[in-house]
Amino acid sequence: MIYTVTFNPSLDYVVDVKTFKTGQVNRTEQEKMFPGGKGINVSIVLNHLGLKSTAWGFLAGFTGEEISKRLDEEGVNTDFIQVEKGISRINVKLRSTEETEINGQGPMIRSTDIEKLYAKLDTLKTGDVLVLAGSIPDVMPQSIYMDIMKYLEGKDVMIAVDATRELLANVLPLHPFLIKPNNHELGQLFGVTISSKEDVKKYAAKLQEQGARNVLVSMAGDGAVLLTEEGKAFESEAPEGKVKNSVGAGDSMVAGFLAGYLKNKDYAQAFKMGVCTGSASAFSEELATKEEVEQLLKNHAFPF
Ligand SMILES: Nc1ncnc2c1ncn2[C@@H]1O[C@H](COP(=O)(O)OP(=O)(O)OP(=O)(O)O)[C@@H](O)[C@H]1O
Ligand SMILES: O=P(O)(O)OC[C@@]1(O)O[C@H](CO)[C@@H](O)[C@@H]1O
Repeated sequence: MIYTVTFNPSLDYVVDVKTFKTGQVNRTEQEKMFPGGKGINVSIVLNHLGLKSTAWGFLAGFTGEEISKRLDEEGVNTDFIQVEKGISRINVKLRSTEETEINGQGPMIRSTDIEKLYAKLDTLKTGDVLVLAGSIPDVMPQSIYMDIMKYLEGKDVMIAVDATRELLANVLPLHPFLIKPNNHELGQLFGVTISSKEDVKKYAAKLQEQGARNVLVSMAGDGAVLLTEEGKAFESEAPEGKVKNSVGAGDSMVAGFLAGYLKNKDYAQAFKMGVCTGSASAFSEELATKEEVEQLLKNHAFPF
C-alpha cells in the first residue's frame, strides 16, 4: 500500500492576471482552486495512474474541510488528522508575465497531533511505500522527517522524500529510497547555482555519498537526471509542449516515478514515467491524467 504524508496541505488559489503590478489593485482574468500540498498532489496523480494510496496529514478549519471534500470528490482515499487551532493554508499561485507563488505557514500542530500520526505509522507493513513531501508548519522541528524515518528503521518501508534544505539534508543518513530535489534546491544544499546536467550529476552524487539511494533531479523545462543505487545515470530533455500550469509538476514526477518503478522495478522505465508525468502535468491546467502521460511516453524520444 502507498501512503503520502502532507504536513501542510493547502488550497491552491491559481489566478491569472494579465499584467500584474505591485502597489495597486489588480483584477483577475480567471481564478481556480485546487486541493494541494505536495503529498496530496502525489496521491491525486497516483490515483489518475490507477494506483490507490492513502493521503495522511494534518487539516484545520474551513479550508481543511474543503480540501478533504475535494479529495473525496476526486476519489482519493484520505485519513487526515484534524488539528484544533488555525486553518489549512491558502497558497496563491499568480500567473502573469512571470509565475509568482505565496505559500502560507499552516496551522498549529501540537505534540498530541503528532502522536496520532505516529499511531498511523505503526500500521505500516513491509513493502509499503511512504511519501514524505512538502514543507512543515513553522512550529515544527526540521528533524521531523528524519525522526519519522528513524522510527520506521528496520520495517522495510520504501520511503520517498520531497523536501528542501535541512528537512531534506537530515534524512540522507537514513537512506531514503528516493529524493527529488529540483536543480535550485540541489544547489541550495551546497551553496552553489546549478544549471548544467554535468553539475547536477556531480552534486546528486554527493547526496548519494551522504546516503540517498536514488536521486532524481528535476530541471523544469530543461528536463531531469536520475542517479540510481545501481550506479547508473539517466538523463533526458523535457518533452515538448505548451506549459499551462506547472504547479505540482514535481509531485507528478514523483508519482510517475513510483508508479513506473512499482510496475517491474526498472529504473529506466521509472525515469521515463517520472519525466512524462511531470511534463504532462505542466502541459495541463490540472494534474496529469493517465492518457496525457501515455501520449507523451509514446512521442518523447529518450536517449536510452
Ligand atoms: N516548462 C516545462 N516544460 C516541460 N516539462 C516541464 C516543465 N516544467 C516542468 N516540467 C516537467 O516536470 C518535471 C518537474 O518539474 P520541476 O523541476 O518544475 O519540479 P518542481 O520544481 O519540484 O515543481 P513543483 O514544486 O511545482 O511541483 C520536470 O523534470 C519536467 O519533466
Ligand atoms: O510550501 P510547500 O509545502 O513547500 O509547497 C506547497 C505547494 O506549493 O506545493 C505544491 C506544488 O508542488 C502545491 O500544491 C502547494 O501549494
